Order: sequence, then C-alpha cells, then structure tokens
Amino acid sequence: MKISVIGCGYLGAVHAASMAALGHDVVGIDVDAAKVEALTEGRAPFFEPDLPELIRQGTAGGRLSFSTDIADAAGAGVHFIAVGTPQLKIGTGADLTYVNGAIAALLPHLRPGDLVVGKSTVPVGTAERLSPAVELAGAELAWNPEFLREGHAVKDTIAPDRLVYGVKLVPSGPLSHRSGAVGILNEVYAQAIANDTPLVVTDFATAELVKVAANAFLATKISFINAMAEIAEVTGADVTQLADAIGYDDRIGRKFLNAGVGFGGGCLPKDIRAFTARAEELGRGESVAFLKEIDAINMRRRDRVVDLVVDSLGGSAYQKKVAVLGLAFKPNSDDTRDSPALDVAVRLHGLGARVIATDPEAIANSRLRHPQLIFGTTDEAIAEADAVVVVTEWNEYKELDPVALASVVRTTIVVDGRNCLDVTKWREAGWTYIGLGRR
Ligand SMILES: NC(=O)C1=CN([C@@H]2O[C@H](COP(=O)(O)OP(=O)(O)OC[C@H]3O[C@@H](n4cnc5c(N)ncnc54)[C@H](O)[C@@H]3O)[C@@H](O)[C@H]2O)C=CC1
Ligand SMILES: O=C(O)[C@H]1O[C@H](OP(=O)(O)OP(=O)(O)OC[C@H]2O[C@@H](n3ccc(=O)[nH]c3=O)[C@H](O)[C@@H]2O)[C@H](O)[C@@H](O)[C@@H]1O
Repeated sequence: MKISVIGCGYLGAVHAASMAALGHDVVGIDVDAAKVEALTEGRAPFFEPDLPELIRQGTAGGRLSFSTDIADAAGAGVHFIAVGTPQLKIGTGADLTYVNGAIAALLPHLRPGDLVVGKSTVPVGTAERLSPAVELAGAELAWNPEFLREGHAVKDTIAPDRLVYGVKLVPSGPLSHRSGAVGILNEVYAQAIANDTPLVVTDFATAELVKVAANAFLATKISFINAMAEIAEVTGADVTQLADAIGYDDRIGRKFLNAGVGFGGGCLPKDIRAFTARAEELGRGESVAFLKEIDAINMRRRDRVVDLVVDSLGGSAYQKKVAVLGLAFKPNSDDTRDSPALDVAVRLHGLGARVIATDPEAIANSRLRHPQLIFGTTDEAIAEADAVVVVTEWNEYKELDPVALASVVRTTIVVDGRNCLDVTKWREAGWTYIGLGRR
C-alpha cells in the first residue's frame, strides 16, 4: 500500500520506517527541513534503538522517502497524522494547532476513497470535529491511537500489544462493516498482527479516551508508589520491598511501581493535564480531579531529590560540586521533554551548586533547553564531586563500580533518584547511600 505519514518526530519517524519495513511504500512529511534532510540521508534525527537500521534499509530499498512538501503525500491511499499535541503555552490543555494545520494542508491533496488516520494523542471530540472536512474531500477519517514506548518504539510498532481503531459509526451496519476504514487498517497492519493481537474497533470518542485513559492509569500507578515512598520516608519502611510485595498480586502487578524521581517525557505529564482540561470543558472536571493530585505527587518527587542532595551536603549546595548522572526522561532515549532528571540538574544549578551533568545520549537536547548548565563525561562529572545523584537509570550508571569511584570523589555521598543502584555494594564500598522511600 502507499502510505504517507505527516509529522516525523518520535512517533512519526518510527511509524514511517516501520510501515516501510512491513512492506508498504511510505513517504514521511515534516515541516522541519533539518529532520527531513537527516531522514532522507538515512539517519535517525533522534536516539531510538533499532530505528537507524530501519531508516537505512527503507531509504536504500526505495520504499521509504521523506519530504517537506505535503503535495508529496498525494497518491498515497492512507495518510497517518503524527504531528505533536504539546501542552498549550497558556493553560494545561492540548495545543491542536499542528493537528489542525496538518489536516488543513492535506485536504487539497486527498482523493476520494483515501483514509486519513489520526495517531496523535488528542482530546476527546477532536475526530468528530475534523471528520466533516475530510468527508467533504470524499475521504474517511479514523483515529488509531499509538501506545509505543520510547526506547522500545520499533518493537512496539512492528508487533503492537493491541490495536484500537476509532471509526465513524454507521448505526445499522454490522460490526465489521461500520466503515471502510476497518478493512484498510487491517491491510495496513496485516504483517504486524499476530493471530492473538487484540483489536478493538470502536467509535471516535472511545478510541481517543482509550489513549488518554491508558496514560492516566500509568501515571496513577507511578504516583501511587511515589506516594507510598513519601509515607515510607517518615516511617522507616522500604518502598522497593513494598512494591515487590504488592506486585506479587497479579491483580496489581509489579510493572510501573518503581518509585523514584517520577515520570516525565513528552506524553504522560502533558496527557494527564490535557485530559483534566478537557474533562473540565465537558463539565466533568470532578471525575478526573484526582489527576491533579497525581501530577502534584509527581512534581514533589523532584523537590524531594533536590532536598536530599542539599541535606546530604549539610544544608546548602552553594559552591558544592554535584555530579548529575542522567538527563533523559528515561533510559534508552535522548528525549528531555519534561525530564525530571534535567529538572533536578537545573534546580541544583539554581541553588548555586557546581553541577556537571552527563547522559549517554541526551546532552545535546539538554544543552538546547538549558545552555546555562555545564555538561561533561561521567568521569568529569564525578571527579572531586561532593555528591553524586543518579536520576536516569541507564545501565552504565547501574554498573558503575562504587569501589573505584570512592577514590575519585571528594565525598562518598550518592543520592539514587531511581532506586536503581545495588545498595549493599555501594554501602560496602563506604558510600552514604540515599534512596527514595528506602531505609
Ligand atoms: N513520543 C511518543 O512516544 C508517542 C507520542 N504520541 C503522540 O504522538 C504525537 C506526536 O508526538 P511526538 O512524535 O513525540 O512529537 P514530536 O514533536 O517529536 O514530533 C512532531 C513532528 O510533527 C512535525 N510537524 C508539526 N506540524 C506539522 C505539519 N503541519 N506537517 C508536517 N509535520 C509537522 C514537527 O516538525 C515534528 O517533527 C503526540 O500527539 C504524542 O502525544 C503517542 C504515542 C507515543
Ligand atoms: O503516549 C505516549 O507517548 C507513551 O507514553 C508512555 O511511554 P513513554 O513516555 O515512552 O515512557 P514510559 O516507559 O511510560 O515512562 C514514562 C515515565 O515514567 C517513569 N516511570 C516509569 C515506570 C515506573 O515504574 N516508574 C517511573 O518513574 C519513567 O522514568 C518515565 O519518566 C507510555 O508508556 C506509552 O504506552 C505511550 O504510548
């Protein structure tokens, strides 16, 4: 099939390259000329495992091309919308400028029978609003939310754990004939679907809500365990053991119960805020009011890490050298959008600490956001440090040798903002180990 993907960021570039790997002819469109140039040359414009190989194979094999000109989407039968929906500059709702702009730009190039498929995460009601303009062009609109995780994005796209199609309901039609979109999407994903891949075919509103509900649930799980960490901290309990113990109950599950500096990234934080804003618009603010508390617990964890560093330094970080290990919002990503790790580095810098921050992949993005920070290698960060703080659980930080490091730092204090280090090993090497919600 011929497919266009409008928007080639963290979601769109992976989607375009994966669709080509699944056997389709794909053109990726982005307004960012530098991104398109990199992609056209077969390079990934950001760090994502397995993506460079896929882009190289796709472009070299002639199945995958990129363009800044939306007119190049003409001729494709399926057009995925994968542009950003960031938080509004004023307010907490989603900024739909890019979605509206992408659809408006695509409309003149649609042919009757084309399918436009929204992948961007949008407030409930968006597809219903956009559908008439698409239909006027003789095309159909569907919403097919994406659940990929950065760091596993290629795998999640090539072999999704479920697919959700939001389509326009034809009230009298049988389930499988609600719209032509279902058959077209099944064809798109034919090579990605295993016999047991769950498929949910539903209306626009449910599909849009599934996406934000999933992210809201994940955020809630993380803030729940971080709230338990807060209680553990005043009672001498250990939140990691607590998470293990409740996680053995498979109704609860151990996943997403890692207490630490909290969640960040380009999705969870902005999605729970946009969901709250949309619910308020709909007069149902009270139904998701708890998400404000989820957000508040999450932000308090960043304060907590900074406080622990300051306390460990005797009450002031001023002029103290602090090694900040990690800047990305999670390992295996260079993404620093709303990153708790970067935030901790910025706050410590703001308190007058001599911060040297490091990350295997995210220094360039961090420097763009916060040029005032000083960045270096792990060795440069740790040398003569008064305190070491780990805020992204990259494997290379988990594997650091506390015995060797002890002779390099000025003071053997480590704040483990991700509860990812081996406590016994670090303590045996003479370090004052401070975790979150841990004895
Ligand atoms: N990053 C992720 O892991 C996931 C993201 N999502 C959702 O996907 C959407 C995109 O997110 P990201 O890829 O992370 O954002 P991003 O900011 O990395 O990428 C968006 C891209 O769209 C481009 N763009 C904006 N307007 C355009 C237009 N009119 N025509 C063509 N390109 C245009 C931008 O230049 C940018 O490259 C958001 O709604 C997000 O919530 C959903 C699941 C996973
Ligand atoms: O909508 C999206 O964009 C995506 O958002 C998240 O994916 P992602 O942001 O890539 O990362 P996650 O693995 O969910 O981690 C989010 C944040 O939570 C933190 N986290 C995660 C798990 C945990 O136990 N504790 C914890 O603090 C991570 O460090 C990270 O900062 C969802 O997991 C994806 O399903 C979804 O598609």
